[in-house]
Parts: sequence; C-alpha cells; structure tokens
Amino acid sequence: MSELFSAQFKPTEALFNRSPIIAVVSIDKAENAVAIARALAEGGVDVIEVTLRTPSALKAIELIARDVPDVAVGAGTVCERSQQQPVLDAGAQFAFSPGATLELLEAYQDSPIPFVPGVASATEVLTAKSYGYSHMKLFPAEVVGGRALLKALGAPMPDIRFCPTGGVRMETAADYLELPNVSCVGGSWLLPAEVQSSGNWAEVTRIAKASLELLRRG
Ligand SMILES: O=C(O)C(=O)C[C@H](O)[C@H](O)COP(=O)(O)O
Repeated sequence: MSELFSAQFKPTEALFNRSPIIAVVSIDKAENAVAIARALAEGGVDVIEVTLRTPSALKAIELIARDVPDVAVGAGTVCERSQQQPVLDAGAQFAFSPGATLELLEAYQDSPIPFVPGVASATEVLTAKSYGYSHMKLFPAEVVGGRALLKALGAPMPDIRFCPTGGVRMETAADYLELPNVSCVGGSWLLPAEVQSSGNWAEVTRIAKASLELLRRG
C-alpha cells in the first residue's frame, strides 16, 4: 500500500462510515441552509453534500459549517480544479465529483479534506485507484448498472468502497447497502423541490427518519 493510498484512506473511510445515507442537496436560498441541515440532522442524516449547482451553494456550505457543527457538510458537483480553493474557503469538510478527470484526481491528492471522485466503469475505478483513491462515488448509479455493476466491480477490486449516487431512492437504499463494497448511498430524495419551496422542514426530518427506519428493517 503506497503512502498516498493510506494517507487518503482514513479520513474518507470515516466519512463513508459516518452515515449510511448522504443527503445530496441543491440549496436555492442560502438563508434556508441552516434550517435544512438541522432538519436533516434531527432526522438522523448528518452528512450533507451541497451541490455547487446553485449560486448560493458556497454560502450555504459556509453557514452550515459555522452554525450546525454536528453535521459533516461538503461540496458536490466539483468538476474543475478552480473550484477547489473556494470549496475549502467555505469550510467544506469533503468534496464529491460526478467524475474523475486526471486534473481533479491530481489536484486533490494533497487535499486537506477527503475528495471522492465519481466513477462509472472498471477503467475509471483503476485510474482513480492509481492516484491513491480508495473511496469512490458510483455515478449515475442506476443508469450505469446499479447493484449488478457494483457486484461485478467488487470481484476484481474488492478493496474499493463505493457510495452509489444517482437514481437511488429511499426504497432502494437498503439493497445497495447490503453489498460488501458499498458503505453509504447518496441521494436527493431527502429534500424534494416542493418541500424546499414551501419551507416545510419538518417534512425533511420525517423523510430522513423514514429512510433510516427502512434501512433498519432491511
Ligand atoms: O451534482 C453532483 O455532484 C452529482 O453527482 C449529482 C448528484 O449526486 C445526483 O444528482 C443525485 O442524484 P439523484 O438522487 O438521482 O438526484
């Protein structure tokens, strides 16, 4: 095991083992960020990936990191090297990408926060692994093969841990999590668009609790 591999492994492993569900949220208004994070945490989901798809994303990360210390908040949709510093400056505790460009794999090798590249094939897994990464997001999970692909990848590469994301639903999370190479799943179902626009944060807590309850029942 290279030094790089072991250096990257531990913090990302802790992140992957923290919560079986990672809430993927695209926050429309930064002023709602803290309420959304608190609602998720109250429901038991304390890892939040804020996608960099809205203008308020970085501010939302900053506010959650400052005001909701009991959650781990990070950035999603990290697609370019230029996003690295703003993400760190906002106080993100981790970063997820939908892909695994060589530029990103290299840029995050010395990152102070875990970086989780997105992969969709054996070659992408091996490429990310060659840069020292052991924890990856399978994206878009349902489209590229879902559970069947994860099982197939696990045979030659049993040491890689995945967070399938993209098309995962409350009802299918448990099926993914029973695979030995899946530590957690990501999904946007915890913050439906209509719930965000209505500001019904109690509903966010309810969905989070119901999702975890489904996992407990298997
Ligand atoms: O923006 C990113 O960084 C992504 O990789 C995409 C998100 O993870 C998916 O959009 C979540 O998928 P759904 O749960 O199907 O909505």
